[in-house]
Amino acid sequence: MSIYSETPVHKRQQAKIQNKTLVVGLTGGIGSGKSAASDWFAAQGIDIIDADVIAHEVVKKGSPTLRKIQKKLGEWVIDAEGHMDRAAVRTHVFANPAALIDLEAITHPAIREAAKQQLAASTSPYVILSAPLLIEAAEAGLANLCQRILVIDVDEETQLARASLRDEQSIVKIKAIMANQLHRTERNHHADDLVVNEEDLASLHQQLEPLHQTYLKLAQQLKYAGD
Ligand SMILES: CC(C)(COP(=O)(O)OP(=O)(O)OC[C@H]1O[C@@H](n2cnc3c(N)ncnc32)[C@H](O)[C@@H]1O)[C@@H](O)C(=O)NCCC(=O)NCCS
Ligand SMILES: Nc1ncnc2c1ncn2[C@@H]1O[C@H](COP(=O)(O)OP(=O)(O)OP(=O)(O)O)[C@@H](O)[C@H]1O
Repeated sequence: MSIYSETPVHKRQQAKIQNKTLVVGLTGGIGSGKSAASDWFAAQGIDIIDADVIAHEVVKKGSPTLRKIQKKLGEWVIDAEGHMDRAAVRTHVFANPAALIDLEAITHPAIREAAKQQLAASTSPYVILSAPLLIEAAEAGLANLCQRILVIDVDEETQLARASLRDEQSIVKIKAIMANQLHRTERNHHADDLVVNEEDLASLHQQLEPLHQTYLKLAQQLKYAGD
């Protein structure tokens, strides 16, 4: 069961008034193919803002966010070199829902802030904001920055197979992460655009191409709306 309740994704409509750059939220479960999709959009010249990358940056050695985590969870979160001991934190939080809530309450606002800064600096026709918890983490408010949501969907067997092959992570660890992510049926329900990534990469790219054309058109409409 996810710790998240039904989230008010409709709030993302607010982004339409606030922002003239089209922001497409890209989401999907662990191992679904978000990075594979982002790589393709990046190759078309589209700026990618990746919440997973930001999540690593905001807790770098000596950062205020890391200090807050240390204060909340304990000294043990820092390794001998002063970095966050990611494996230890992962094992702890995915086995302790309260600790995960504490961790996310610290990291998510920092991730949102950094994402907003990157959005402001973006120059491409539209922007992809990739985040595994785009829909789940309502308080992180990432969905509210997006006008459109693209979901990459694969079944759980494919998720487990691809994620374990990529990272040599155990099935148990991947399942623990999946338990903190929405079930695909619920995630898919929030999609404006849905891509099924069960076939090869060529098939993924083939499905992304018409979406890219749609986003370019929408971006133009948004840019000139109200002028
Ligand atoms: C728990 C942490 C320390 C584990 O670090 P680790 O290096 O082992 O894993 P990594 O960050 O590469 O993530 C592994 C996979 O889990 C997913 N994931 C990460 N955090 C979460 C989370 N809170 N809930 C569900 N899935 C998550 C990632 O998308 C990725 O698919 C780290 O993931 C973290 O700090 N998470 C909290 C920040 C967060 O919510 N990140 C998601 C981006 S919004
Ligand atoms: N259509 C595909 N065919 C074969 N392999 C694929 C396909 N799509 C993605 N993969 C591979 O599956 C693995 C998971 O994909 P990717 O890293 O893009 O997922 P992700 O959603 O970004 O995962 P995470 O949430 O863990 O960051 C990668 O090794 C990737 O190369």
